[in-house]
Amino acid sequence: MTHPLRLGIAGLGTVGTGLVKLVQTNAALIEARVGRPIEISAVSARSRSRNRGVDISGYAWEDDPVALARRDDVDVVVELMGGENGPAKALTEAAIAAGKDVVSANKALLALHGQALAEAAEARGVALRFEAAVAGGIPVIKSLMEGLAGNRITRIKGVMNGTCNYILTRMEDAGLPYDTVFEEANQLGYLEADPTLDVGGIDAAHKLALLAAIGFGVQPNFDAIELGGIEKISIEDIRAAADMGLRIKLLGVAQMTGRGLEQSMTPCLVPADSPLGQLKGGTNMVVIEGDAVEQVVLRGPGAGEGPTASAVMGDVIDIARGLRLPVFGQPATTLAQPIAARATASKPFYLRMTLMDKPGALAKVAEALGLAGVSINRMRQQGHADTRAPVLVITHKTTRDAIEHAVALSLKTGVVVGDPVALAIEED
Ligand SMILES: NC(=O)c1ccc[n+]([C@@H]2O[C@H](COP(=O)([O-])OP(=O)(O)OC[C@H]3O[C@@H](n4cnc5c(N)ncnc54)[C@H](O)[C@@H]3O)[C@@H](O)[C@H]2O)c1
Ligand SMILES: N[C@@H](CCO)C(=O)O
Ligand code: NA
Repeated sequence: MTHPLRLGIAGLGTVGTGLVKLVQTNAALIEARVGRPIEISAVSARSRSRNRGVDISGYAWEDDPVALARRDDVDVVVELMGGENGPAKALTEAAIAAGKDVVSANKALLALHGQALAEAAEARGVALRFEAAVAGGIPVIKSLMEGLAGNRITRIKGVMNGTCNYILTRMEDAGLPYDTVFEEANQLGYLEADPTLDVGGIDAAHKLALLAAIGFGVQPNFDAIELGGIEKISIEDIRAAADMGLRIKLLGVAQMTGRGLEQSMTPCLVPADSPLGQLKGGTNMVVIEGDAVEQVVLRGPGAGEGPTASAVMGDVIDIARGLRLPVFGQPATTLAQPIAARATASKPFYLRMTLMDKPGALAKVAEALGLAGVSINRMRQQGHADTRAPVLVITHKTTRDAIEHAVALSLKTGVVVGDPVALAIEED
């Protein structure tokens, strides 16, 4: 019999348990496809005795996950613990140093330490694969790195956090305020242990940093991403967007501009009838544009036991088949430094402000926008019963820098109440 590929799995939570199930359930068909068996030698997690609904009694147990890297009966270390530092980083580094291939689902670790880890893995000649880390079950990394490798990528955009998409679509469908739906998502167990990772856009920005590295040949750099969360989105914003045939999405965009590659993960308005606008619930979507292929739209589950295990297994199978690729698609030492976050791409913006209802208030805000060089396309003051007047502005194409300047000048007029909301409109 051909020698098996032996896995050491660190982390037996949602993804780890899913992987164990997949290895057990599809063993025969995977062996038929790969030409050799894929087996689990050893596992590690916080609790050995927890009932996970899978039999792990046939695998060696390690209390210390880093010990998996030292085991002679482990060929591939699969890191499914999570966390940007701590044992996940120690294990990944130890596995690379020990000459073992690594498969990871850990977007935080890779977005923050991916460059150093990639250089170490390539110097040591081992694989470091992470399909599960970006858009879960969607084979987006494989698409970019292999199927689309002949293209000059011009833009990548997408919805990469299912929890935010669930919250935004549920607010619209049920007409519920943000706080109520946030609590629902919490009850349903959708939120990360630190919910800011989801609603602050951080988790999605980690994913975008990884895709941008592969698509545009830059070092993964979370700090180069202009970041905004969905916490300030109100049901009024969602209704106003719907009135204009638009929907609000936490949208990642990485695109070439005159200044270089600009990366943003912010709530944006997209046409309601576009593929991104139609995306409901916890599903993810990534739209990739290249000079030859034009546009590819990938849609699927971004999280969950089965979908994430599917992605991990795809990486393991590539390793079993002997496929060797640079971690980010080209040698890590040749990746360029990304430019600092500062969005200069020109787009129309949606601006919502609440003004004190007194003579001249609207004129003062209009003047502030003018002073910042922001041209108004449409402006609407909504009907209101009290002394505060909600005002919606749609601008002609401008930059986020100009919009932020306009908001700062508007705040100085003394007629604006509360925090304005400014969202880019991604028209195409
Ligand atoms: N859950 C998903 O749908 C999903 C999707 C994509 C990526 N991911 C990523 O996959 C990884 C795992 O996610 P999960 O949802 O399975 O997490 P989880 O919390 O369900 O499971 C984590 C597992 O790791 C173990 N673990 C954590 N810290 C440990 C430590 N210090 N020492 C030993 N064991 C430790 C825990 O005991 C547990 O078995 C994370 O990086 C996550 O971001 C998850
Ligand atoms: N919290 C993430 C999990 C998958 O990475 C999400 O909601 O998409
Ligand atoms: Na994926």
